[in-house]
Amino acid sequence: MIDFRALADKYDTPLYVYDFNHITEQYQKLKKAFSGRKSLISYAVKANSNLSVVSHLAGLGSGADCVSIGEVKRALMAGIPKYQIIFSGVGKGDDEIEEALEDDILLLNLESEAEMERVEAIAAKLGKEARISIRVNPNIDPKTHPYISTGLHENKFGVDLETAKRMYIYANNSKHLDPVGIHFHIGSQLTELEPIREASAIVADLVRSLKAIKIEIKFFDVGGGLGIVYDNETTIEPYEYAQAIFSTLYGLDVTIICEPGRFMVGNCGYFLTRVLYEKVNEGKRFVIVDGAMNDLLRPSLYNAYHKVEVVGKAGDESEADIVGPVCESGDFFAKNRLLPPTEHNDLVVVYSAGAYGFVMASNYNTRPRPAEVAIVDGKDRCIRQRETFEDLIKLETMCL
Ligand SMILES: Cc1ncc(COP(=O)(O)O)c(C=O)c1O
Ligand SMILES: N[C@@H](CCCC[NH3+])C(=O)O
Repeated sequence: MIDFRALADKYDTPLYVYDFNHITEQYQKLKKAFSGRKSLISYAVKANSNLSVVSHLAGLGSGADCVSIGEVKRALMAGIPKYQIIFSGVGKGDDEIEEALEDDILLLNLESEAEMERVEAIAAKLGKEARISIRVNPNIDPKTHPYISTGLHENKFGVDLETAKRMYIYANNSKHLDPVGIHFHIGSQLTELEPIREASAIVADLVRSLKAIKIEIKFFDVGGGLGIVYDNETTIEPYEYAQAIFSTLYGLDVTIICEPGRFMVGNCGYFLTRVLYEKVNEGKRFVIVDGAMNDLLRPSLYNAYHKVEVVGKAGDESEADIVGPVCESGDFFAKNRLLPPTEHNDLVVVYSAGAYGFVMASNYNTRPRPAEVAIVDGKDRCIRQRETFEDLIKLETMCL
């Protein structure tokens, strides 16, 4: 049991808290599910890129899936071996490609023919052969929130099957490209297995057709996307997930790469915020807290549900919205929830805040971003200090 009150007293609020032992359990559950085949779990750094989080996963043997050279640098700094790092994303800049090639990471995951031309030219300039994978867009509906769906042709990600095949043939004939991997990622917060199985089957067929023309794919990257429980959803069991993928891979000797972000850290994180005031507007009850959408954006951006709890409070519950001090009507953590009466300084815990929480925080309204704390074997450690007003303005100059 985490003593949220003690942490709020010690570090103040708003605050992010991560249970590192829970992260270990998540990693081991997934790794075990893939046992029996060669596999690499490459944690999607974007979900929570705190150096301590990434280094904790590095210690467990995890690789990293990165979407910017900044994330690649974080992964390296946190101790992830270079041959376990993948760099994905639709818009890598020349500088980023060059640095990734110099770092000699495992794979650059390409998302267009135009990008492949740039990678080839930059590899030629450096006198290198770039190890690449190609992200295939299998046109499968992942049945998740449209903002986090990525595997349909209407989404900007990856290339269609025909284009992918053309790219593999081109890359295979290039001195500066080594097409060793294939990749798909159909969306995030996936709770149904069938779309993943279908996508995997389509991509595995492509791998078999490449094998027939002597293009050998060694890395079969199934992306991330495993959903977690925010409310009471039924989600995917790691074992069944792995079995569904295995069932599509007959005749193939590949290393499976899996890039979970949310699954690894989502339920391991908590956002703590304190009640400032309560008010009622014509019967509508609001609990105003010191955290806001700039700290945790998911409810505002996706209308995402996060479980909330007022610590140690009971009493006659009534419906209320929990809202922050930012001047936007969309600044809320919960709507129409049954809550006990609250008072100034009561502590509210927002659950499942470990993924896409702090990383999506901003300084909107000149609000310093919260501190982050890790709990390891029952002991707390600050892993990022709370920002100060001085931190926020330090890159600005007054020109008059
Ligand atoms: C290419 C890629 N890999 C992995 C992930 C991680 O996704 P999730 O946090 O849903 O596991 C994402 C984000 O959706 C992604 O775009
Ligand atoms: N930021 C999203 C997920 C994006 C996945 C990244 N490709 C969320 O909070 O759910």
